[in-house]
Amino acid sequence: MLIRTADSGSAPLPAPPGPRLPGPVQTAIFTWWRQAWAERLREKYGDVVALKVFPWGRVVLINDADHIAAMFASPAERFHSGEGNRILAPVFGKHGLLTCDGEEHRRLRKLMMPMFGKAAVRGYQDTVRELTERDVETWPVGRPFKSLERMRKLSLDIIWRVIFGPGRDVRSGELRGLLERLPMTDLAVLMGLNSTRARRVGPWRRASNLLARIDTLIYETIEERRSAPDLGQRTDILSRLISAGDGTEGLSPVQVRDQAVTLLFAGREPTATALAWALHELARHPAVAQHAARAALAGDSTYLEAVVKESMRRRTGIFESIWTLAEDIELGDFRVRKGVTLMPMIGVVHRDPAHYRQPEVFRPERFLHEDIPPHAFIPFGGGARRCIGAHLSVMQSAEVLRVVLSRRSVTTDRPKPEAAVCKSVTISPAGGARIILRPLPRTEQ
Ligand code: HEM
Repeated sequence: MLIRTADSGSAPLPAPPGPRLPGPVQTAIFTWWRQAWAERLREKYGDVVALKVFPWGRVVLINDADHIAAMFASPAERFHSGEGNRILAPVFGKHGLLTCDGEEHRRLRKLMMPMFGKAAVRGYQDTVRELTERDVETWPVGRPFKSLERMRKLSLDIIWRVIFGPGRDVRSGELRGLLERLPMTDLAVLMGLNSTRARRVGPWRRASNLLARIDTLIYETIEERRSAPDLGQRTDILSRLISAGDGTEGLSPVQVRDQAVTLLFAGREPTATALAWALHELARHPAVAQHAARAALAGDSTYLEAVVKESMRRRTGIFESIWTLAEDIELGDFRVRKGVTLMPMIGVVHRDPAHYRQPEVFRPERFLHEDIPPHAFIPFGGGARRCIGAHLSVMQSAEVLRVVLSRRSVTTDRPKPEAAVCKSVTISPAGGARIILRPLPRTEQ
């Protein structure tokens, strides 16, 4: 067994090995060069590596698919992911799916899973198509632009519609503007928001005031929606959250607010990043781009989904899960103490030659014709905390690619791949995934 509760009777196992650099140096390298460093650490220390990283303190990276699969299969009480993600609590709230643990998490997940199942997500496909068709018409043609910016806007349009439903009023206009202004990719601001003293000065004060106004607007929206005559028929997530119940009582306004904000941010940035990386890769692999364009024109989503998967594998946007240990455990040959934060390194597994032939090559066909073990492809994490938006983001990504590629061909003026940079939660293309779109030749339309 790779993971078990530590046995106090037997001789204690050693702690995992790791670099002896001072904590602040480790924090800086981990923050800015996570991907390259994680792979170097694996070469030097193996599959289980101990670090010291602010704000978590003692951290253990897990670099191989088998240890991670054992972790995902463990009972939910053993790891507290909500505690690991607590840095996000000032914005997401303490009762959001990402930031809570235990019984509250179990109940929320049970209530929310049906809202994000395959069938429910299919109901949003037309919305995704319509919003994308409208947006693509506004994108530049024949000159380079940063596709990440466009994808961030489009992904916000989509997730906004999924959560709040159709219809715009003055309040939702203001709310959206304020949410856009929150510095979600600025780690220093996010971390400072946890301190009441920091919240009185500079950027933390500004963010804090923004949050207060955002909360007022969201609570007003919840209150108004609660008394809407068509509440029971509405398919947007906010209405479903307000009506949700499991025979006892429904969700409190605070719980509804925390889910709405969590889903908005957890849904927007990773999907936008995944789509930008997909366009980045297509622009630099003309043969794959042509194959994908043919699939788009034929309405074949299988190949487009393979493109999405391969790009999530090779350019993993969320590089690690963050789970805090709730008890002492034995992990393989090591003992790890309660309170340590375990990080399954998703991005390292996605490049492991033990599971992927030529992992550095971008080849969507591997997801069609090769036998990839499920536990080696984990862009959405796993176990009790697997991403609730996985179906939505795969459908959205394939649909957006279908709309774009059936209208435009994708290329670039800078064939050299862009570096991957850490932007707080996601790893994004440093140049914003610069591409050039051209009209499709008449013969292909
Ligand atoms: C390409 C897009 C996405 C990627 C790569 C991604 C990745 C992830 C990962 C790695 C986790 C952590 C799992 C763990 O702790 O082991 C996660 C959790 C989560 N994601 Fe996503 N995600 C994406 C899109 C979305 C979307 C569209 C939504 C919402 C509609 C969403 C909502 C969430 C939530 C609420 C959680 C917390 C689940 C829980 O703790 O129970 N994600 N996601």
